Amino acid sequence: MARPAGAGLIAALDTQDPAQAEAWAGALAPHVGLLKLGLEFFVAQGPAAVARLARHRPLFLDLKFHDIPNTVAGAVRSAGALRPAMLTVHAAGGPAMVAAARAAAEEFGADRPAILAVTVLTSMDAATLSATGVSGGPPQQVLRLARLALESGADGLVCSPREVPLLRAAHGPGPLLVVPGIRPACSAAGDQSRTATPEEAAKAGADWLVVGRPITGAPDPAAAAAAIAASLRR
Ligand SMILES: O=C(O)c1cc(=O)[nH]c(=O)n1[C@@H]1O[C@H](COP(=O)(O)O)[C@@H](O)[C@H]1O
Repeated sequence: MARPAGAGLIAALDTQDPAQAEAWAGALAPHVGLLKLGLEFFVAQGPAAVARLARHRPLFLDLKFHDIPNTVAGAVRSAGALRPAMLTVHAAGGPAMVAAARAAAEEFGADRPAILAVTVLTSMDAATLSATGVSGGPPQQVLRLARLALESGADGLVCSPREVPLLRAAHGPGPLLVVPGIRPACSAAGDQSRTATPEEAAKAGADWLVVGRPITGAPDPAAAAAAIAASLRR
């Protein structure tokens, strides 16, 4: 999928309800580059419902695979059949797992899905990360996982806006950086810890901003998406 000029917007359609997802997709399509569907929708509605939403915009299918390499390769083959533009795996699954995901994606040819490696979830702060046994804070762990993932064939990374400058300094403009944890001023953080505004994330060098509740929870989701998209063009 072509890189946006500046930062592009991805709307996360986190719902179990196909009618709600369809309504959001129709209303948001003019304002976003991709639509993201994750586990909530996929588990409730399955592949056919996901495929139907691709009529509106290209899809980012965010299922965050994390398993043994052979299983992840099979899952990428299954998910790739829906022809999403992007798929996620957890970088913490290790080099062989990321490489297996990339090899399976290659089977779809030139317009294969991009494999994005999730580094440290944006909901985690230093204390939460340390509780999982990882020493050093999120920046060090994001850099460690980013190197592992990119050396193993990931096309890009999912990271918080806070790590974008570090990743650009370490890896240059090449890797696709897809960035959730976006909160326009006055939006509730909710369960997100490592956040920034859309303008800050774009200025830091993010390629795509993933925004869910600040759009879908707004009284007028299309207007909220349009406002964020306009702020990225300024
Ligand atoms: O892989 C993701 O997209 C992801 C990774 C991450 O570290 N943090 C994160 O929030 N996400 C996803 O990005 C979206 C953020 O949604 P909001 O917090 O509602 O804006 C959700 O669909 C999450 O599943």
